[in-house]
Amino acid sequence: MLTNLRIFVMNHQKISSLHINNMCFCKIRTSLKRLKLPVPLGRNYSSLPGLIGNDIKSLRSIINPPIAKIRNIGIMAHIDAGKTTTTERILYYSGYTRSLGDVDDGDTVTDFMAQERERGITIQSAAVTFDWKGYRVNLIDTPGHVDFTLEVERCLRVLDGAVAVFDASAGVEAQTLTVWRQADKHKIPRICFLNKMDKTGASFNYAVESIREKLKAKPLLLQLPVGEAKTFKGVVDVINKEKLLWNPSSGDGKDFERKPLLEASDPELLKETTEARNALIEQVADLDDEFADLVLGEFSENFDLLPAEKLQTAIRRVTLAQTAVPVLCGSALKNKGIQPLLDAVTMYLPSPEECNYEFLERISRLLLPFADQHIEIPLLTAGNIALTVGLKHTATGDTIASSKSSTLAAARRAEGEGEKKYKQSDEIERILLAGVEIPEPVFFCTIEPPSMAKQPDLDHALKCLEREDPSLKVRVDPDSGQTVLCGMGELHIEIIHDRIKREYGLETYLGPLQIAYRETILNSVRATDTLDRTLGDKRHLVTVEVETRPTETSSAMPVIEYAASVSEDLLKVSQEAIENGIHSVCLQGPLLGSPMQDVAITLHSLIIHPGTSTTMISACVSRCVQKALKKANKQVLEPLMNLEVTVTKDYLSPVLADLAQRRGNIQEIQTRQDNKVVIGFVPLAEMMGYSTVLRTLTSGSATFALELATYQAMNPQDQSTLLNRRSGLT
Ligand SMILES: Nc1nc2c(ncn2[C@@H]2O[C@H](COP(=O)(O)OP(=O)(O)OP(=O)(O)O)[C@@H](O)[C@H]2O)c(=O)[nH]1
Repeated sequence: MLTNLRIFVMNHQKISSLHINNMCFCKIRTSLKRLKLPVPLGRNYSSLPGLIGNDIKSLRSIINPPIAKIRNIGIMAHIDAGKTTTTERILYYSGYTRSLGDVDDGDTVTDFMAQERERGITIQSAAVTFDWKGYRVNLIDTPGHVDFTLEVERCLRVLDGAVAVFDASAGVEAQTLTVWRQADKHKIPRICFLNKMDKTGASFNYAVESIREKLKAKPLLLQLPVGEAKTFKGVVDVINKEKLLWNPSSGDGKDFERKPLLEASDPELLKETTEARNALIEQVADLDDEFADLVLGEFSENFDLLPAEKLQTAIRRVTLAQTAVPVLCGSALKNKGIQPLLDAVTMYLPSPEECNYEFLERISRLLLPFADQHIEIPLLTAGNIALTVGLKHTATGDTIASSKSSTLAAARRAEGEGEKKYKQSDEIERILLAGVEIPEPVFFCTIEPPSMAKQPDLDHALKCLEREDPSLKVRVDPDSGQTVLCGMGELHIEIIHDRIKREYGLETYLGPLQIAYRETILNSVRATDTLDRTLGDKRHLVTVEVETRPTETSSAMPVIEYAASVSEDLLKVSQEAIENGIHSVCLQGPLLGSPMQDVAITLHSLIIHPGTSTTMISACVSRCVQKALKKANKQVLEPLMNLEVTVTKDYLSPVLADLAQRRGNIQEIQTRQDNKVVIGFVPLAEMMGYSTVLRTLTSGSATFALELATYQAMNPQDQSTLLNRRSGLT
């Protein structure tokens, strides 16, 4: 039997989460004796229904709901849109918590890392499991800050559906676009929730329009707001033509009343809702042939007669086909609109059996996640998300299978028994889950332990953190021997530093934060080199001639070519050594020791004395390429970032003046409600400490998002200043 386990590390306790997809009848067993009850920490948690007295039978029913009743969903959005607040409300209304947590008070369930509670932001994804009206929902709250994009992507791989949360006063923001693209890549059906309808400047129409324009999605308006901003009271259910109003005296939003819209009491709202319902029916009919036939046949004269269930079923089909997205609205903070959102999750998002997963594997220990608490479980069936521990060699993004042969067997089965049209490696490739795209780290800094004796502890901590977070890269500087951290941004590196202290008890010292530059060459240069060395009684003699030149199209890796004059027989034995030599020298350019890019290398001649070792061939090629690179005209490339700053009109001028000084190139200034959104490019080198400066310039009212656009040539003056600074001349 084979499992396809989708792994992602959930927290610092190095627990990996598995999504087990079982189309067979396989069960995963662990020792029932090890069953433990969850231990509530600080917050007021409801006990799991049926868990009293280690009742294994009821436990099985809790953890094994029918697969059609399971929803594995993620919550995704731009930073601060309200994902964590929405998740808190969901947990409260579903009965998982008995009190409402608040990000601003730092007592939410899903933001359980100390850094998350202190900063009020989500850094790691947290998983929680709860039940809603007979459905089992496994929910993952993902971070919104651009430094943690990878964390979002690795979650999306294990999800079957997602709720995209928007700030209704801002509509689609920079990071929403990024996560939306990621969800497109992983083909995840979505529902949009326009949150913060109570906020000044909230606009349902504006937010819907931005979904249409920026995400190029087709919004299906399942709700309309009753009031906006200060007057927001509740929502209208367009499908059932009902008004949902939250009782103002019920502080926690548990009580709300559902009333049919009547001509006598709500003539305007009824008219508006009827129009919205008719438009919705037409929209869905355009996207779904089966529904179009139904509508045109029986109900073409009067859409009012169309039963709600028929419309809901068709909306579900178009949502799963990802040809449109249902849109709902509310205010998580004011406890309005969450229960209908949960209904929509169960109604419109897919169950795991509606996604194409195939495999299963035996593992030793399973845990069900409840944010930072876990309960050990004896078995788990298809479609659930669980954790496992103790996988020593597994890193984030891996797919686990029980053995190579079972992987191959599964691939064959997937392809149809007996068909052998794929080579072995292709077959393995085909059953792997989509990999995570790891963004290039753009910042780096050295890190030192408090004493040399602690270096092994630091190495261990970094190794664990690196496995958990592939966007963190750790390397050793070959010249200084120092350990170097490479990360996605200032905040990312700060958090890693903090985690080393809190989780591994090590007080480390960070060097100044530096930019990850690249280097290239501007002209073509030839060089020859000979290495002649006798070791023991063996003579090693190699002579090579190489040409280095700039490539026409961008290429992160060196392009390696061989002249026709180089003997194929010689290449057979030495090609790997030659290419290793070239790759290693291109990792450290001659100007700053940064990686080279856009470089092509041609080997024009190669003479090897019989008995010469491949290490010597590699060393000679490296030295020769290095010689050529040194002779060439060289250029430093700096990371150029896409920048988006959202600022109120009053502060636009100081923000623009500041960006001009930072070599910013403004492309566009958009108007978004009362805000201006400045969109442009800026060299990363100019953005150190920008969050603090922006906060001061705008009295804390602006936000910004930064993302790597490309690497661009530095101008000669800036380049020479940088080189002088690096060589200690200034
Ligand atoms: N007015 C208003 N504020 C809200 C609402 N929901 C959340 N907020 C506030 O918005 C801020 C961000 O909320 P979070 O729930 O932390 O947002 P998030 O999307 O989880 O943020 P990250 O995890 O950092 O990406 C907090 O100050 C919340 O109190 C809402 O419905 N209305």
